[in-house]
Amino acid sequence: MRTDASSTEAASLDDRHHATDLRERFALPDGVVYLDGNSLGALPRAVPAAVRDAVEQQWGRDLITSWNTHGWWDAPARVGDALGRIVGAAPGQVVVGDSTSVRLHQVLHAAAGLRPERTVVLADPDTFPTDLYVLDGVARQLGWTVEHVAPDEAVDRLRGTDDVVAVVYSHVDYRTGVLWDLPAVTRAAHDAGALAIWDLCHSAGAVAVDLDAHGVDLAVGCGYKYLNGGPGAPAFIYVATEHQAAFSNVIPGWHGHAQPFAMSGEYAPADGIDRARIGTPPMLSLLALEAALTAFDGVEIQDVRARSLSLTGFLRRCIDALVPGTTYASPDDEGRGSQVAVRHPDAYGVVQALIARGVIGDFRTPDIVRLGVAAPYLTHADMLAAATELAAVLEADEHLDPAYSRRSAVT
Ligand SMILES: Cc1ncc(COP(=O)(O)O)c(C=O)c1O
Ligand SMILES: Nc1c(O)cccc1C(=O)C[C@H](N)C(=O)O
Repeated sequence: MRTDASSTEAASLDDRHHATDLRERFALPDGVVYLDGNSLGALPRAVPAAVRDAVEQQWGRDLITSWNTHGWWDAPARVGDALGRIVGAAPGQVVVGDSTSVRLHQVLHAAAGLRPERTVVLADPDTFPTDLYVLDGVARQLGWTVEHVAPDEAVDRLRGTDDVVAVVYSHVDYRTGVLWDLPAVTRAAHDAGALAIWDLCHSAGAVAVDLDAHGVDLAVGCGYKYLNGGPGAPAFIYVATEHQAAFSNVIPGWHGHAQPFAMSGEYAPADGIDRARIGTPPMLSLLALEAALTAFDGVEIQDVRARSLSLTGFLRRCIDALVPGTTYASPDDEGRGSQVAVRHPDAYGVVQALIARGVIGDFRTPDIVRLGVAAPYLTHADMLAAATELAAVLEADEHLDPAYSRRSAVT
């Protein structure tokens, strides 16, 4: 691939995908190709003004009355409905607040209540560690057995069983970027009388999840990756309507009470998704997330996904042409989420050298250069630029700089 030829291709692909180019809705620094939106999404332009208003007018001027006058009390469910549109959930099934880890704890305990006679849970041993930690903790509390089964082996494992409470899988693998077959695994779980629980951290805002259409039972996800809610953005929980009446909240706080201001000493769960609420939500972050979600206004997630596939496919073609012999952890077909994961023995040094050149990705142990592609704010030209810088790093051995031999604490 000659670079001028690929710039022509980049321009023509950017033209073709013009309708989903939402870059103007984001504030990104000049001279940076940001490929870490699968860890912390970029800043949507709508957020600073919304946060300023929340701080100066709502908090500063209207004080406590804002719980009513600015809809603070209803915000978790209101923002949940907005987020639900992006993950294919009809209104009234998603509520926002707390962290993914806390939300996982809730859905696992709720699953125990929905399948009380069963004791086995299937989980992916390679999933993001917090999911394993939470699951192991809950399993210890409930006397469950956690069986490590890769998502692509779950359908076989489930066949003919009657002891599985639930499968607990991440929709997209955080390291390899593999997009697991949510519809097939969900179906197999149901055929075995089990529940399907999905962690959508790496798919919400990036791929079409279609929770309702596939009959997913329970799901969780974070607000700070492809949803761009900002550092520490609140997470979300999805409880399918059919399970809400029997959903038991393991952390029954007063915001999930049927009559919170009755101040009763006895807990009575609210109807509907509100019963998944716990305590006071982080209102500034919640309002930041609400503003961030407007970056998806007027676009369908299927179109974002089409753009993402085009971008990641082109990035891979550029890397193949400029760095022949590259090996990948991510699939080269539609079985990938929204990232390209390159394997390299000095992956940490490669990532640091790329950052020094303005291409921000991240390293994931043991050997992954993780290039996250948040489609709304990236272009095919960015993909070519990233591949070009990768080739330059490797050609000049910049990744072997001794400064990169000590790994930093974060990312
Ligand atoms: C799949 C997955 N689950 C959970 C988390 C994080 O959970 P929490 O938001 O509680 O830190 C992450 C990333 O940090 C993740 O990638
Ligand atoms: N949540 C994070 C954090 O609190 C600090 C640093 C990174 C993160 C991440 O989101 C990491 C991310 N889940 C990953 O897939 O690696």
